[in-house]
Amino acid sequence: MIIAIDGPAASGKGTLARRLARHFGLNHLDTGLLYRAVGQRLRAAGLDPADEAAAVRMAETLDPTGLDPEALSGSAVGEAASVVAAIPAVRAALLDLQRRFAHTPPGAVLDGRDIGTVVCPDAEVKLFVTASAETRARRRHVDDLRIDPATAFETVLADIQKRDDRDSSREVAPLAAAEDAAVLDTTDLDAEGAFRAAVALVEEAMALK
Ligand SMILES: Nc1ncnc2c1ncn2[C@@H]1O[C@H](COP(=O)(O)OP(=O)(O)O)[C@@H](O)[C@H]1O
Ligand SMILES: Nc1ccn([C@@H]2O[C@H](COP(=O)(O)OP(=O)(O)O)[C@@H](O)[C@H]2O)c(=O)n1
Repeated sequence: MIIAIDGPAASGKGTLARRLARHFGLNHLDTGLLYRAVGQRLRAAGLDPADEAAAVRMAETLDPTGLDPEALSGSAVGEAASVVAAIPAVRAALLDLQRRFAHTPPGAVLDGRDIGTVVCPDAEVKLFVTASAETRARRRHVDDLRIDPATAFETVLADIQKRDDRDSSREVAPLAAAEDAAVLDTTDLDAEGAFRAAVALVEEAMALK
């Protein structure tokens, strides 16, 4: 079984994907980490994330094993990830490994922006997880305060809105719900409520197969 989870920044898709994978005994891939790793490699090399040739080189030579979510968290890396993610050749370089992961037994939960639309259009279950920008910024602010206690809420909200705009308006694989995705709005749900709602949606989708 393949479960595709897409949604905007800090909607809770990663938290949900991890729990669903555990619950259903599937592998899990946070595809945002791949783009974050490419962005981070460029930053570490002192290069501009918009440098297409360098970004493609980094994507083609990326070792996807053992990526450290902690080291790749933070809004600066998220911003660089969103810039490299708008480069079609970067997306193409990362496509095969995501598909191979998805189709490795016993199946997988993948979360990102284009899983239901591009990476796994044939996924048995597709969820589009969302929440209001203010709610998402509040959640991400809690995360960011652990990295930098001086982080202002307004900065986090502005970063999230900028990234949403770029991710939704790019020409290749823009952030969008697949036509056959179930939309799960977590604005008024805590992580436990979102998980329970998602399990119900997965079971409903599987019962119809
Ligand atoms: N339904 C929820 N309600 C409240 N907080 C949540 C919920 N889902 C996730 N979180 C918290 O919000 C933050 C962002 O969640 P995360 O799963 O990393 O989002 P995404 O993968 O969409 O960026 C994390 O601190 C997480 O613990
Ligand atoms: N499948 C994916 C996953 C991430 N991305 C890009 O990578 C960036 C970082 O993704 P992420 O999932 O780690 O971001 P958060 O939602 O955790 O903030 C996003 O803003 C997208 O630009 C993408 O384009 N396609």
